Amino acid sequence: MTHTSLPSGEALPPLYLASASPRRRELLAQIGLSCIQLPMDIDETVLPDEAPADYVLRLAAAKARAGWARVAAEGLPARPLLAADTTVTVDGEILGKPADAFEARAMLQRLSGRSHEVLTAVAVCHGVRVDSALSVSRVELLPLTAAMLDGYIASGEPFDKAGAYGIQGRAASFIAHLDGSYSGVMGLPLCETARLLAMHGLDILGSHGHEQ
Ligand SMILES: Cc1cn([C@H]2C[C@H](O)[C@@H](COP(=O)(O)OP(=O)(O)OP(=O)(O)O)O2)c(=O)[nH]c1=O
Repeated sequence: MTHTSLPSGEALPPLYLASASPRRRELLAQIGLSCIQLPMDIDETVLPDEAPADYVLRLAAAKARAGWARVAAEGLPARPLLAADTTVTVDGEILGKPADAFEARAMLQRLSGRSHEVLTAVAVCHGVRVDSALSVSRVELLPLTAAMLDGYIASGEPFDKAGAYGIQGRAASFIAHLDGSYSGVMGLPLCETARLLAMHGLDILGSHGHEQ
């Protein structure tokens, strides 16, 4: 396998990100990676009795495979492709993105004053091979008053986010505790992502897995 690493600080060539998410693009930029976004519209229906971890792993792999099919169909240059899926789970139930303010309020009331888990699966595809990793974080929210719920929903932040909140925005003011990966909660766990990319020959720091 050819390893690509430019420890001198030069930019690595962009990889493909099978996602419409601006957060995922920003997180990649945080570790020095640029990307070409290829949004994938896949069926996100939960299968009967599907466990949350199986669900996010299945969706991340499906987005990666669909993305790779597009790379191949359009004859784009072969480079690693990344995809991810994030969900919030509480009492074994999966909370996706709220459809409206009513649903956002119900989700936030459900999460208020207790802890829940945020699961993000990331998948890397480079040809036929798809490798995945799972990040699980525990997040505890303060008890949310009616005024806090009103203010947060009015901000518009809940709407495109699993569980109806974003750790990177105003919700930070009511997140009491995080045990896990901040980037994973935000939508792309960077440590796992770097490890998967290294397995596909893209060494971000030019030293991944080696003593320096
Ligand atoms: C819990 C949480 C979720 N989110 C976001 C991350 C994901 O973008 C979104 C969950 O939806 P996803 O279906 O994982 O992703 P997406 O539809 O936004 O993008 P794509 O499928 O094109 O990759 O929730 C935050 O931004 N902050 C948070 O704290």
